[in-house]
Amino acid sequence: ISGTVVTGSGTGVLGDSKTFKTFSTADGYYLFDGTRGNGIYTYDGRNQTRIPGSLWLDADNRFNTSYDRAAVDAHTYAAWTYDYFRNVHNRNSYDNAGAELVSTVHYGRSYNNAGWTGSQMVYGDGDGYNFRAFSGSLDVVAHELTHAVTDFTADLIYQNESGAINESMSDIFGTLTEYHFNNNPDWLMGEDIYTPGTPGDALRSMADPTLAGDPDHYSKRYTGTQDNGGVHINSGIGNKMAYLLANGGTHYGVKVNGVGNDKVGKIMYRTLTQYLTPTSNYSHFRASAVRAATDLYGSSSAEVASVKQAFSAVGVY
Ligand SMILES: O=C(O)[C@H](CCc1ccccc1)CC1(C(=O)N[C@@H](Cc2c[nH]c3ccccc23)C(=O)O)CCCC1
Ligand SMILES: [Ca+2]
Ligand SMILES: [Ca+2]
Ligand SMILES: [Zn+2]
Repeated sequence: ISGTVVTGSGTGVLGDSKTFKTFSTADGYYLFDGTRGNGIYTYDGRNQTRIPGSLWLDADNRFNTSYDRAAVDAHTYAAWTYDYFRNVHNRNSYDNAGAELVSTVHYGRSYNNAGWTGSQMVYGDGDGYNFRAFSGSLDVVAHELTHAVTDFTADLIYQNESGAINESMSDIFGTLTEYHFNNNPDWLMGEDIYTPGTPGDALRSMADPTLAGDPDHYSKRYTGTQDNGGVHINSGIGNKMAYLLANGGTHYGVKVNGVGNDKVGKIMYRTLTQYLTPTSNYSHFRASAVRAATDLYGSSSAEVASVKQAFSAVGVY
């Protein structure tokens, strides 16, 4: 279809106003952003599980109904996450070749989850008690898109320790994206969509994974079979490491000198894209991060020392 790129406006899941790129055609305005890579496309799942559903079409380029909100945020936050990887890491979409970013909102009926299907993002509406619409949280959108980056780079197998590192990388870049846009940033995951009736809690805490019952030290790792061998549980070890590497602190008696968010982003991005492999475990994660930091800052740098301290603090050697 022929048309022109224009700017739409709307209301997000949290009731906040935002603008985003839309496509003006004879049919109306589509949630298609033709200014980033090969395009950002947001679809309406119509509370079914057939994906992608129908490309979102609006009559007046104003997206202010309650049904519009999940689409506004999925579309906007996909663009922001594209910009984060493009501007900060010089990566053009998840395949570094401008791959289309496709999202489906209103996926399923009161679906209490989100995900990367291997080719697109899907976002449930939540049940309104445990969760609200999952695209309403920038860290969640960036988490999902990071799975796509991981699949095209390290391709960490989604189970056991490699799966936990996969998960941790998504939480790390979810959080770094949130800080990059200064979007009420924190080291919590999903705080904007978790238990709407309870302020201040979150799905996970990277600063203190034990708040969600997840381990903050390798000696406390889960070794069972639930959750694909604890991928969302043992991610706490990598998450705590990253939190300490960014902010510093003393953990189980080990002092870590923080290096700041930007250097964590550079070290973790190089680790993910240059050194991790599908079968990497936590020990290989340490070795890979040390190599990445050495490449970036030199073997005798404070940054390399901090990486070693951070992994030692969570019991990984
Ligand atoms: O991307 C992911 O890792 C999660 C999707 C995982 C998934 C994998 C394969 C098939 C279906 C779902 C989605 C998110 C997640 O961490 N989900 C966790 C926690 C969770 C969300 N909703 C739940 C409902 C019940 C239990 C746990 C959950 C999970 O699936 O475990 C990421 C950010 C927020 C939602
Ligand atoms: Ca409208
Ligand atoms: Ca957060
Ligand atoms: Zn994930």
